[in-house]
Amino acid sequence: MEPASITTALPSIQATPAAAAVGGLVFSVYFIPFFWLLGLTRDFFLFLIGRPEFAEVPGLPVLGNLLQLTEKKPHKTFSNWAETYGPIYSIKTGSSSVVVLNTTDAAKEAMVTKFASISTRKMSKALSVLTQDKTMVAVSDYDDFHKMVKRHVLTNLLSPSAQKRLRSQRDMMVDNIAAQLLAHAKSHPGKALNFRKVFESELFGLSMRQAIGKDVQSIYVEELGTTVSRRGIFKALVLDPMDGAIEVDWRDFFPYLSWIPNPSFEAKIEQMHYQRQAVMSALIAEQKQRIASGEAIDCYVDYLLAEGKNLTDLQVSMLIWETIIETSDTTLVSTEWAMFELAKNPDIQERLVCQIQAVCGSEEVSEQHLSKLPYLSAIFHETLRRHSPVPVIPLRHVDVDTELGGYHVPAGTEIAINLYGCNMDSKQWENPDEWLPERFLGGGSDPMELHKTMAFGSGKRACAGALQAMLIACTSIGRMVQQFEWRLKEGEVDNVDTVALTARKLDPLHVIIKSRS
Ligand code: HEM
Repeated sequence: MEPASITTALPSIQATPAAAAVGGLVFSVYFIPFFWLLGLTRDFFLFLIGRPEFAEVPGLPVLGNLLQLTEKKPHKTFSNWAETYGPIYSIKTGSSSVVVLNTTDAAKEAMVTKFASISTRKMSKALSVLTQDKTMVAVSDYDDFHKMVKRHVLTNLLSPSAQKRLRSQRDMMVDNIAAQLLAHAKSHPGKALNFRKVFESELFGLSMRQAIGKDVQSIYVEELGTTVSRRGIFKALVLDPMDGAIEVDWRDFFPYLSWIPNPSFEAKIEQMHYQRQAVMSALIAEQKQRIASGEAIDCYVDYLLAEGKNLTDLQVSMLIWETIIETSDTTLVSTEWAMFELAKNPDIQERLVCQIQAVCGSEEVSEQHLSKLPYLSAIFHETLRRHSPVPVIPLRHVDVDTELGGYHVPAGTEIAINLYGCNMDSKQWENPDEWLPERFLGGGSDPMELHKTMAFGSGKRACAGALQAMLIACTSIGRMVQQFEWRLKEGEVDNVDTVALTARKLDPLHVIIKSRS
């Protein structure tokens, strides 16, 4: 039978159940052998050219593997599957096929060598709203907009020369943290301190000073008809969008059902976006007034309003907000895990103190000492490896048929790069579960080299803020250990669960600190 006649016959065959049964039979008789043969021929062809097929993780019809991924920690499930199905396998999330990469080689191939075929992203419904259709450096497609806005953020904030220019702001942050810790150690000796409360607040202050020139304590937001406190600003700009980014809308997995409304989900995400936008507009309006009054500050909003003349108000707002959320989250995640590990491992803490004493003497640890403190650098990198702050890179989309790890990957597939899996791969790292900074010592590698693990990604889209993250985390860790003895609060040692898009500690770190002086 000619294919054309079957397609034209199908609508009438499917009109009644009986006809559907007949249609099913016709389908089975003619098509199953056809597809079977096609599949066999394809397998045979792939076999002939030596291309293996992906292992597929078994799942349910229609849903695929969705029910196995309900916990919001897919990186651990991905790594468990890698033990059974190998480092590269495919899963089904509803109607999408996702190829999961769990080794550094495969991840690098996707991010570097094959970048041109895997450079875009399909956004979930929540991310489309929260990123305003990719109006951010980090999630924009690799196009002219991306190149322009990346140039802006590097020039004003993240390049080595910009970081040099902004150093006094980071120094101020570290001084503030040390002063608060000292006040706590003096006034509450032996009493547990909520480390996150101090560090998170200071980091957010730094992000605001860099972005809009001021650590705003409260602001009247006309669109909300109320004054929003500093904590409220932090919630609207950082905490809520972080939660929103991992909100799951079942329609993401079944695009053919996207015409069905999901009002509670839509209202929740739209509300988050509305509040963030309202707060950002108020913050930017205040800075525009300052600029109009002739007062200039060295910060991103002044730069963008002057240099980004072709950007819309929404784009300026999104780009400034992006730097606030990026500065405020992942650096906290990695510093908090580093302090957890140091407080848990007194011998490693002592070894770091000895190196700091030898290098800094009576001076306070600061950025100019970092290149002479390889053990501090090793602690930073081992923390990034063991507690990958971004465990899975947001899914990339395969735009044209490509090959990864020797496997054929058809266009339309999505790629999940499990950075956690790469950093915990036992073929690459001995005893990967153990936190052992020593593994990053020796070998003559540059202590300032940022890409010793896959934590910052790789290739053209590797983290643009890696230098800033390293400078803040390493100087803070060095200074905090130089001035205080750290130990975990009782019961804290097992508090290792994580939550959210980044690998935030589920419970804030609680420590007992004692001044060394
Ligand atoms: C320990 C801290 C951090 C970690 C582990 C981290 C991790 C990452 C990773 C894995 C990517 C790549 C995503 C991809 O391939 O799609 C990325 C991209 C990016 N990060 Fe970070 N990041 C950190 C801190 C920061 C900071 C402090 C900033 C800036 C304020 C920042 C700004 C960016 C930007 C702008 C991109 C997008 C680069 C591009 O697409 O060209 N990051 N980050």
